[in-house]
Amino acid sequence: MFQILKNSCKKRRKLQLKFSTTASNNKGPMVTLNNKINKGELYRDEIQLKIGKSLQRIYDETTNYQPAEKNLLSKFFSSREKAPKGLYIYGAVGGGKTMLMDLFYSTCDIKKKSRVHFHEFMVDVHAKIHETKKHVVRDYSDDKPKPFDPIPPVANLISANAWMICFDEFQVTDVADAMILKRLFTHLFNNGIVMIATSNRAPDDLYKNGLQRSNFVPFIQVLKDHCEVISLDSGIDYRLKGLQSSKSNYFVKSDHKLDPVEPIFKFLCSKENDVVRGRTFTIQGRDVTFGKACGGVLETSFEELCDRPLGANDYLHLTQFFHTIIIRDVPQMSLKIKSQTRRFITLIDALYDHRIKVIITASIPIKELFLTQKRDKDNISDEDRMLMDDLKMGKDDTSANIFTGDEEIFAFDRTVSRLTQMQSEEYWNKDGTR
Ligand SMILES: Nc1ncnc2c1ncn2[C@@H]1O[C@H](COP(=O)(O)OP(=O)(O)OP(=O)(O)O)[C@@H](O)[C@H]1O
Repeated sequence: MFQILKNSCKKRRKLQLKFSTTASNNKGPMVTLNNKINKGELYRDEIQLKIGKSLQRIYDETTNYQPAEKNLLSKFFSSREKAPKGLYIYGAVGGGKTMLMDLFYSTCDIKKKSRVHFHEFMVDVHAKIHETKKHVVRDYSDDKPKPFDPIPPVANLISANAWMICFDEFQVTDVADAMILKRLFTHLFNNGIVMIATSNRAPDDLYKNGLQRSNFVPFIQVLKDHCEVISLDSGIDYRLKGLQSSKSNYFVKSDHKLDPVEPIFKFLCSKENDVVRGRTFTIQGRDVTFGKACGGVLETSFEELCDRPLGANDYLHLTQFFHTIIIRDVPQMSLKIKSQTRRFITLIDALYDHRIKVIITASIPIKELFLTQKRDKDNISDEDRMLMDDLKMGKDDTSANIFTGDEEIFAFDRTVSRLTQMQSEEYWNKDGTR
């Protein structure tokens, strides 16, 4: 464990000294993919090669593509160039969806491109909507305020920044997101963006059983109209296949052994230019406090992270300040503690996506972290019952996913797969955000 920590610290220092970015002179994702296979960096996978061809098509079709400028003249005179179809890759965990999308992203020579985790993107969309509404000058000419739709200006802001947008982990679990996606993406596509996305869900399964799903369903067609849809399901989880056997940063606690984490925390702190202290972050006007940190190292617990009303935005905030996070006392999770479980999944997604190093103490091994038992109608928590009352739902409405926990059960596999990879030496030695 200490050797891995030392290597990782050395690597980080080296990277801090290296400011230059590497220029790419590839001729597209297929060349890069084949090179990596020939060099033995990647296993040959026929389904991945098929997706490589679709990515190559997008690469070729976007080489001379420019979305029409959004100005008054173009509104009247431009014959808008049709945007190339994007790509929506879906499939089981660890199949290589993100790897392929990132390979495309690093190969394509487009200035206005962005690659973002879908969670983060939606957090930003809601912030932009909030901001846009604040600055709107209401028209009271008829004595009544005219309705204001913040979606078009927000879409314009996004597409002005990037027209090639790569989304990792496209998933819809939030009713507030579900209700705006169709209008938002219709505007984005009208503005000429090209989208590539990875997801664990087929488009038809997005927001499955979600509240007010009928309002969401039209978005699926918009997605299909603008993206080729391909399944990547080779049945291989490359995270598990490529793993070395260094299962050393996930500790199952036992009462009679010494605390394994304290010496690791001390070692990590010795590399930081700071003292051990509490930290308070102000996130969207709220103070979020953590008891013990030192420079880029946070020592915290499941309770501190998941037993409080924190969300994706808070976890993303942490990734900006800490390169290593120690999470103590992770219990076995189940739908009985659904809110905490959901937060833990969101937390691990954020930490994985930003390559944050994670050390965990838990009461059970990784594979047993989640108890997958479908909740039955007669076993609804007080919290859900109150929500049902607020939403005026009857007992028979419990098929909606917030009550059966379908989304969580599905996400358990991803979290277990990610946590397993997060122990590997390869993960520890790579630095920075993805
Ligand atoms: N053909 C391959 N050969 C070797 N390693 C691979 C191959 N494809 C993917 N990997 C590696 O497997 C790991 C998981 O891949 P990736 O993150 O792209 O999977 P994913 O399908 O996006 O998973 P998830 O749905 O959990 O996000 C990565 O470390 C990636 O580099």
